Amino acid sequence: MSILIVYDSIFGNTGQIAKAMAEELSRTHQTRLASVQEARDLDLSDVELLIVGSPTRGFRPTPAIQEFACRPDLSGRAAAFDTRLDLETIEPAPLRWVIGAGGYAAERLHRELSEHGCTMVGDTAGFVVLGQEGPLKDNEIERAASWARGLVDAPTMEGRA
Ligand SMILES: Cc1cc2nc3c(=O)[nH]c(=O)nc-3n(C[C@H](O)[C@H](O)[C@H](O)COP(=O)(O)O)c2cc1C
Repeated sequence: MSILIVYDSIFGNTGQIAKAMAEELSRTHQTRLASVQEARDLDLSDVELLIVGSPTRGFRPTPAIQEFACRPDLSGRAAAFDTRLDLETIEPAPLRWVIGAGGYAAERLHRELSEHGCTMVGDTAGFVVLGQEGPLKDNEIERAASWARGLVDAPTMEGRA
């Protein structure tokens, strides 16, 4: 299977997650990793599984990733992930409610990719950072590798009961 992982990252955490996924998947599949800037010029026609990730900023993906998710040449299987703050640690509590209720980048990305020609596989994933600039919470790298591995054989969302 030909896999492409495209990510944006301001402070490097989403990049670390994307790299961990690429390392895991490249053991068994032809896998490319590209920043959203690098992905602009890539031909996507041979991509069989597209994984797209963004930091959550203001409840949504970065503008560059949102632009990528609207490319007219998207098709095939795809999945979305994000990085986000640890809800449990946000103070005061009303702010925690606002951030939780506002939603996350992966959900929006999932919708955009689906509306622009992709067949979505698996569930979205959110990986937690301990502060705005990171670091990643313990075990998020391992969880990312495991989530990515699960996408390879995951049913499409349409095929689920
Ligand atoms: C301007 C700004 C807005 C943010 N908005 C949210 C948000 O709405 N929800 C959330 O969970 N985290 C939010 N965060 C935290 C980011 O998700 C965090 O900085 C990001 O996951 C780090 O990823 P990166 O290192 O790849 O840039 C925000 C951070 C910044 C700087």
